[in-house]
Amino acid sequence: MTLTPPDTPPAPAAVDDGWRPLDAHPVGRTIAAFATRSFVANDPHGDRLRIRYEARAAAVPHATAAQPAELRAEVWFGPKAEGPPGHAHGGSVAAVLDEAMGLAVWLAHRAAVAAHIEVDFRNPVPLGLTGRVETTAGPADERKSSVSARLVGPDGTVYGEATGIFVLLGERHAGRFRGGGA
Ligand SMILES: CCCCCCCCCCCC(=O)SCCNC(=O)CCNC(=O)[C@H](O)C(C)(C)COP(=O)(O)OP(=O)(O)OC[C@H]1O[C@@H](n2cnc3c(N)ncnc32)[C@H](O)[C@@H]1OP(=O)(O)O
Repeated sequence: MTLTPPDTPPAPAAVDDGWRPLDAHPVGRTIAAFATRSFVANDPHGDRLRIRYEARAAAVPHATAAQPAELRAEVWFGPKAEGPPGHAHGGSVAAVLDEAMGLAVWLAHRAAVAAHIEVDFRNPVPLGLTGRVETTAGPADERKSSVSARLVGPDGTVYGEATGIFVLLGERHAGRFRGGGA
């Protein structure tokens, strides 16, 4: 017995859009190692924020890294991310967007830190939301890159939008952003 009528067209093959877990990318693997300490990503099973990053080869011609990639993420805002009753704290939304922008610059160019960010909170984020974070790294000069990110719900609602200037780390920063903690 078959459950498929003979005139049913075959299901379309799944489209591989190139997105892979962050640690499947050579640079992403290095970055993912920071996840155990990152303010945003350090508790993947916790009640505050859970985030899963993905990368794919970049289409952008301005990328300067050896294997430039784009970054996106899926993020869950848990009960301990609360700000206004029943909704996520703005700092949690800003932190998610900040980290995603930093990682986007890192993958498109090289390691960088935020010098300036702006965040627009477009809609309150209900606790329990699983949204996606989209990022777009801009072109870099020798010292910095522009970048943007947004948080979008499953129904297309835009919850937050951010832009940033990230300073690319170089020799002049040697030692400033290494180690610490632990
Ligand atoms: C999986 C989990 C992973 C986990 C891994 C997570 C990694 C991602 C982390 C997320 C991102 C962060 O939150 S990072 C943490 C927050 N950020 C920080 O702590 C940075 C603190 N600030 C600093 O240390 C410094 O101010 C720097 C490094 C940002 C810049 O100092 P500098 O290196 O001396 O650079 P400077 O000459 O001043 O500026 C370089 C160029 O940038 C421009 N510039 C500098 N500051 C600004 C500014 N506020 N707004 C606009 N533009 C600016 C300058 O005009 C100049 O442009 P031109 O003249 O060349 O045109």
